[in-house]
Amino acid sequence: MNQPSKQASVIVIFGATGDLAKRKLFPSLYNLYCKGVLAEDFAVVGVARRQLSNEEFRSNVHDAVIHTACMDKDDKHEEFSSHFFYQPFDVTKKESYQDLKGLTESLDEQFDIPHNRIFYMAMAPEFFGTIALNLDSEGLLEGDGFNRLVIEKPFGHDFQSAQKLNDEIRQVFSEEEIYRIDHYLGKEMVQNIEAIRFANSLFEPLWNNRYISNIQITSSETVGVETRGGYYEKSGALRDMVQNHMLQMVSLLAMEPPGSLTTEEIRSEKVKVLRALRAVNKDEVNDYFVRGQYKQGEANGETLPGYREENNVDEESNTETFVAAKLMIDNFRWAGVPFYIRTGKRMPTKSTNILIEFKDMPMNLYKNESGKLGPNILEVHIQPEEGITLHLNVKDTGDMRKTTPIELNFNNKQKNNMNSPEAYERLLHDVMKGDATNFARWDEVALSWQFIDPISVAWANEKEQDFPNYSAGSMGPDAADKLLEKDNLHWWSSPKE
Ligand SMILES: NC(=O)C1=CN([C@@H]2O[C@H](COP(=O)(O)OP(=O)(O)OC[C@H]3O[C@@H](n4cnc5c(N)ncnc54)[C@H](OP(=O)(O)O)[C@@H]3O)[C@@H](O)[C@H]2O)C=CC1
Ligand SMILES: O=C1O[C@H](COP(=O)(O)O)[C@@H](O)[C@H](O)[C@H]1O
Repeated sequence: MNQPSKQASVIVIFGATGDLAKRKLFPSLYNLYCKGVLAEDFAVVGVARRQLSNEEFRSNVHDAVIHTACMDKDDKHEEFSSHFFYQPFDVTKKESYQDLKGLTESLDEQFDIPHNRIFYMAMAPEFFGTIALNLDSEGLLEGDGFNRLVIEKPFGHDFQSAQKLNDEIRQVFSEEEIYRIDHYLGKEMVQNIEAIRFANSLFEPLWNNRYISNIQITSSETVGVETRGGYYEKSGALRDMVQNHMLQMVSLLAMEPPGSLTTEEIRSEKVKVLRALRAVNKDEVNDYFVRGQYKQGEANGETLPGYREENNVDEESNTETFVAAKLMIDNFRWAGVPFYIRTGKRMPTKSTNILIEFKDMPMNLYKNESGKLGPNILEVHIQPEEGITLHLNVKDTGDMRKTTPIELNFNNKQKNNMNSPEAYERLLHDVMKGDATNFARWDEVALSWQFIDPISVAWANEKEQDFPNYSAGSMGPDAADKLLEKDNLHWWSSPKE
C-alpha cells in the first residue's frame, strides 16, 4: 500500500564512507532536501568502520554535494549537512548497535521524529544478515514507527545464495518492509514504459504477437570495469546486468495490464512474465545466449586495454563483459516474438534503448516502386536521451507511389525544461513514502536467478575458447549479430546512438 508522502525518519546508512554513499546517496538526499521533500525533521546517521567525527563526516557529505545546485534557491549545503551524524561501527559487535540505538533515539527527540527508521545497506551483502539480526536483538526495531530495509544489489550470486540472504533478512523484516533496489526501475523512461503502453489506445491493441515482430533492448557502456575488477570477475555481465536490469525491462514491456497501478498489482503482473520465460537448459545455451569479452581496442583515438589487462582480473579470465540473448515468453500474448537483449562494457556509446519492431503490412502497395517499406518501429530512449521516436512511412513529396521514412520524436527533457530526477533520488523518495512498486519483490528476484543460473553454470563449466572476442569500442562479438541473422533479423542501431 502506498503511504502518504511526508514521514520524517532517521535514515541509517551502513557503509556511509563508501563510493555509493558519496556518489549517489548524498547527492540524491540533497536534491530531495532542495525540493522540500525532506522536511527540516530528518536525520541521517552514517556508520562504517573508520573513525570519523561528526564534523569530518559532515565535511565529506558537504564535498559530495557541493557541485549539486538547489534549483531556483540559495544553495543549502551547510544546512543540509548539519542533519548528518556519524558513528564508527563494527557490524559484529553488539555495543555498536546499542550505541546506534541511543543515537537514533536522541535524534528522534531532537528532530521530533516518531521512531521511523530507514536502514540503507550500502556495504557488502555478506553483512546484511548479521546486521538485520543485530538490529532486532538489540531492540532497534522496537517502537511505534515504521522500519524499512533498503538492500543494494547484488542480491545473491545465484538462486541459492539469494534465498539464503532472503531467509536471513526475512527472519527480522517482513516482505513489505524490504526495498530491493534495482536502480533501472528508478529511471524516468523505464517508468514511462507502463504509461506508453497503458495510456495510449494507439499502442496497447497492437502490443502482442499479431503485430509485433520482435523487441530489442540494448544497454551499452563505454567504460570498462574500472576499479571493480575483483567484483566483476565473480559477477560478469550476466549477473551484473541481465539478471536484474535487463529482465526488469523485459517484464515491464511484456506484462499484462495490471488491474490498477498499485504495488502488488504491478509486481504480480511482472512476475507472471518471469514465470513464462522459456527456460534455457544447459544444452541450449548456445542457441539463445552469446557471451563476449573485450580485447584491446580504440575509441576516439585512444587505445583501450583489454579486460584481461585490467586490475584484479585474471589474465586468462573466462568472465563475460558482454551478453546478447534471445528470450522467448511462452504465453498467449508473446508466443513467437523474440525479445533480444544485449549489454556490455567498452562499447562505442553509453546508451540504453528499447526498440519495438512491428510486423510488415500484409500487402505492400509501394513495394514495386520504392523497394521494401521501412518497418514501423517504436523506440524508447532510456538514456542518455529520454524520449520516444516513432518511425513511420509517408508519401514522398512529388511522387504518388513512393514513400519515405520519417520519425516522430518526443524528448522528455524538453517537456518541462528540466532534467528528470536521478534514479536514486526517485527511489529514496519512494522508500520515504513507503511505495515499493519500483523495487524487486522476492519472487521476481528468485525467478530471475532461476532463469539465469543454468546459463552461468554452463559458462563456468565451459571455458570460452574465443575469448577475448570483441574489440574495446565495438558493438560486441560477431556472434551477437548471427543470433538475429538466424531469425532473418538484425539489430537496429538507434539513430540517437
Ligand atoms: N558504488 C556503486 O555505484 C554501487 C554499489 N552497489 C553496492 O553497494 C554496496 C556498497 O558499495 P560501495 O559503496 O561501492 O562499496 P565501498 O567499498 O566503496 O564501501 C563499502 C562501505 O562499507 C564499509 N564497511 C566495509 N566493511 C565494514 C565492516 N566490517 N563494518 C562496517 N563497515 C564496513 C566501508 O567503510 P569503512 O572502510 O570505513 O569501514 C564503506 O563505507 C555493495 O553491495 C555494492 O555492490 C550497487 C550498485 C552501485
Ligand atoms: O548496476 C549496474 O549498473 C551500471 C550501469 O548503470 P547505468 O545507470 O549507468 O546504466 C553498470 O555500470 C554496473 O556495472 C552495474 O553494476
